[in-house]
Amino acid sequence: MTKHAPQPISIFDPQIMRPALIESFRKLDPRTLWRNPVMFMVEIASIITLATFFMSLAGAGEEPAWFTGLVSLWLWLTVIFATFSEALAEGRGKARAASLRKTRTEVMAKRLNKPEFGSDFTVVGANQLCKDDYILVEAGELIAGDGDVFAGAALVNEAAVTGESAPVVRESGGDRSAVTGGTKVIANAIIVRITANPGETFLDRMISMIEGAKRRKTPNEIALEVLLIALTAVFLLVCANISPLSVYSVRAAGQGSPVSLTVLVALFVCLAPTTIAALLPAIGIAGMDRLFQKNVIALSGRAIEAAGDVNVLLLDKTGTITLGNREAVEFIPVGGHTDKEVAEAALMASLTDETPEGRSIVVLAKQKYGMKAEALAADAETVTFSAETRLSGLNAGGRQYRKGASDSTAAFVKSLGGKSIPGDLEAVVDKVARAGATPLVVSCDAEILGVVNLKDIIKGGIQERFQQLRSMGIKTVMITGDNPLTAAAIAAEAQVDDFLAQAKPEEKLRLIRENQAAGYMVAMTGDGTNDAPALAQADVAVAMNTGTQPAREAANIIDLDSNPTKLLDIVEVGKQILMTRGNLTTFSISNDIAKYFAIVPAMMLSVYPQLGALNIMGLATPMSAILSAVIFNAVIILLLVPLALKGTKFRPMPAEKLLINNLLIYGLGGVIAPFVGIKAIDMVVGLFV
Ligand SMILES: Nc1ncnc2c1ncn2[C@@H]1O[C@H](COP(=O)(O)OP(=O)(O)OP(=O)(O)O)[C@@H](O)[C@H]1O
Ligand SMILES: [K+]
Ligand SMILES: [Mg+2]
Repeated sequence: MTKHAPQPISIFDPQIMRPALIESFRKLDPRTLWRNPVMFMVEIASIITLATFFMSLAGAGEEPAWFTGLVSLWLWLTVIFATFSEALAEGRGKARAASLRKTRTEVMAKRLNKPEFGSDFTVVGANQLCKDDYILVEAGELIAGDGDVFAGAALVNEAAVTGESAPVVRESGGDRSAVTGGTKVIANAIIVRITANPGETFLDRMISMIEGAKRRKTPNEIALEVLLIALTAVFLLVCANISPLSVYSVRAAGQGSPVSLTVLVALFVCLAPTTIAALLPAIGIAGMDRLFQKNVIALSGRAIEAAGDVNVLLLDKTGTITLGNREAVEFIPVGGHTDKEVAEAALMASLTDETPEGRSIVVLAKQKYGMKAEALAADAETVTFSAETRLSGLNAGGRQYRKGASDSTAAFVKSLGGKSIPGDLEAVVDKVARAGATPLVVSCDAEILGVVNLKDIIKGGIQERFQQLRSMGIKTVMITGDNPLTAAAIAAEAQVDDFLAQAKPEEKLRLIRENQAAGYMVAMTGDGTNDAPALAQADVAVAMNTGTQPAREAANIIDLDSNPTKLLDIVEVGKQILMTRGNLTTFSISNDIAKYFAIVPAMMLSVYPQLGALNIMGLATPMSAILSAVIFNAVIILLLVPLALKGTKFRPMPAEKLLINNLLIYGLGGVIAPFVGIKAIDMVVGLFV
């Protein structure tokens, strides 16, 4: 596979840094900042201290102007570090979205006046194309919008969207019929039925997702935010009560001065969970960005986080576990018929079959026996393949030609009054199936003639990846419409944990519902239209980019590389996001202990000199202590930005062990770090204060 994809730009690249810096000031606008309530409160605190600073300049402050001014400055920096981390997380995505936009230059389209007539068209701009328009795209032309190939087959270069430079086949019928606007036809011509209105195309969705324009908070994020708001409210109440309490204490003790507004505000900001609140948006955005680097487009943040908790992964067989170009390789006669008879009937049954399987039968009949597709009789009637019937064919010249899954064809033949099923059929079907290939049984009228052997190949290196999933505690289940023997053979070769054969779309759906009802988080990877209902139901729905339009629409994650084991990376990023968030919350909250020791004695020292005993850090002066705590509170955000963006390193290990490790590092670290940090800052600040 040619490796490609978004070239990694470092987040510390000036190309990302500079716009992020500007953006971080723009994000100070209260109309957007209120979405992060804790940081919004810090902004209000900054405004209050700034106003107090101006009042003290005019000689009306409780504290010296320089002190209030410095506190205000560092509170502003606290907010700016928060908006900066978010802007930085968005930076790479924005740069990439801009380059995607560039590829989406104004494309012209040949809109057909009637879908059947490829020569009768009007040239229009891509933005005039609507759903259900038909367009003709010839070699060398860009496809103007998302759609399905309605007729023909072509080689398409999708590099503009996927970064993959090797061209892919896109053809009508089957699971490889979807085309993406902005990609280029390099050989042959196709007629495309447009499936997306302007502004709603895959490229549009991709750009808006990458830019974060449509990013919604995930349920996990909201839950954490509710906790943070509750904590903040408690601290707000505590601080508000300190003021009357201190006035009372001063009166009772007969000495000292009450706590000033500046100090109260400083205390509030230091105790509020600002570290996690500041970095919370960046953690989620950066996670999506890391996935995008792996060529995965997540259309919802919720899906990625759900991936962090996945227990069961369901995979479709053809096109997901196997390469998906099932090809006819052999005609095998049964019941005393000849292979030529089988080939003839199979050819007839495939003449108007638009699926890759059908086309490959026509090709094989031609290669092997030089058979040609003859002009169809006027009364010819196509029986199109469906996942429900598992049968396709043609009624022509008074005869009914069929091919399909063995039980389906057998049932059809019986319904026509067919005598008996040839005795050797079962053995032939079994032999083909046991080799992991798909047997299609061919019939003409009420008689079964033989079997077509459809071969498919398992994607390389898939076994080790399933092994990794297993070690992460994720069960893999293959679901296929194919017969149980073929399914068993492929399942054994690919080493999935379990499989479900002869599954119709509603059975795929049911399996997911059952697993969900049992309390499992279910991921599904698929590519076919018949996978779409199941994809829509799954918690994590990954569609192959090579898949059909309905599959891509039902999914919430799209893998541009169409690699079913990409789920491993998605799970990893999901776990990283959840862990990073948890770790920074632990850190943020355990930080408070040191801040109590820094601020509380400093605040009340003038009233109760014995509180000096609490100054275990030996901070220089009360003002230096308060300033140092405020500075540490701001600087720690900046220091943790790299961790928030890169995510906690993920190592597969048992959940309890992981939890203990993290508690030790971030809990204990969170208690100790500020003692050291505040003391160090105080040693410098104390020189001046
Ligand atoms: N063009 C066709 N004409 C007739 N029968 C077909 C055709 N294509 C497939 N079949 C039969 O229908 C069955 C189910 O179709 P298909 O394999 O597409 O289902 P699926 O659920 O998508 O499974 P998979 O996991 O393999 O993609 C096949 O196993 C085969 O027996
Ligand atoms: K804080
Ligand atoms: Mg399929």
